[in-house]
Amino acid sequence: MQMNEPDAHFGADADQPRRQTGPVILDLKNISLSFGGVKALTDISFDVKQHEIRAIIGPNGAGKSSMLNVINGVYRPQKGDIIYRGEHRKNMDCHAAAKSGIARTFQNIALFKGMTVLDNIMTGRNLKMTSNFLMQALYWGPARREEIAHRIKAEEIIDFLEIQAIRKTPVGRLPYGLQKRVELGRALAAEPEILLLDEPMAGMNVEEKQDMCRFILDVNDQFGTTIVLIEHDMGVVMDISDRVVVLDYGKKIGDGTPDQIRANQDVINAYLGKAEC
Ligand SMILES: Nc1ncnc2c1ncn2[C@@H]1O[C@H](COP(=O)(O)OP(=O)(O)OP(=O)(O)O)[C@@H](O)[C@H]1O
Repeated sequence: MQMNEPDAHFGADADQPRRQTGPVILDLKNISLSFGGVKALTDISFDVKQHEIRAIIGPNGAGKSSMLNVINGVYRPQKGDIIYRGEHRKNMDCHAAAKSGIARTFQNIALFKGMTVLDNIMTGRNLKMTSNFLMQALYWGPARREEIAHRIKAEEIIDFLEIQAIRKTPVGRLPYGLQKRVELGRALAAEPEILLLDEPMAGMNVEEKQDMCRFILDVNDQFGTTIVLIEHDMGVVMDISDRVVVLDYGKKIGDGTPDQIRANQDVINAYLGKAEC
């Protein structure tokens, strides 16, 4: 990873103050996670404030994805505490995390490739559905009304992400940048309070990155969604984040505003001589 930033500008206005954030919504305290002998995370603490855009950066293998997996309950840390909305949630599983408003996108796109854009986004509504399987199968009364309400919500997200023209297209036929946008749409369909984005810009050209940045900023601004994002592109990270936490070999080596991170000698030292992370 290079600490110098590319010329492209990713949407936040450098002269304006960054967004107004609220109280701490997610507090990670002394998190340690090992896989056998591999220490993925060692004694990591940081918090996330309501309405914040919080970035996690670090070289390959630093523990970034493991950290997201801890937050959304896929991995249970051996040590540490997770406090979400004031409640201790160390044993929260991924279903409970999703139910309580934590949604996630993945480093490698995880969509149903044979299904349309609309149907993929509808799968993001699953946790919101209250009618049971039999009612849905019979498309009976309340189930029908509920399905219509969910479709309206899915269509709103499609409009928001400007993907109306491809709403009936199978996802597998779309270019990579649009698939990433659909994956964002599916996560938004759950109406999350915290959105975890794992490398949302990976593999995109500059134009696609600018579009994705604009959507991330709009999600944060219009829906008030708190965003935790892993991203390798330093231009993007420094442009849109309120605060950045830096991991290296599973340890935290920096935490602060983009300006503080740029000036952090440990961070600079960790990245010196590394062209890519
Ligand atoms: N399920 C797993 N089983 C065993 N080891 C794992 C597992 N998940 C992660 N690790 C190990 O934990 C460490 C941190 O991996 P992680 O994927 O969290 O890093 P990362 O910073 O997200 O890397 P990248 O930028 O390459 O995605 C690595 O050494 C990795 O090999």
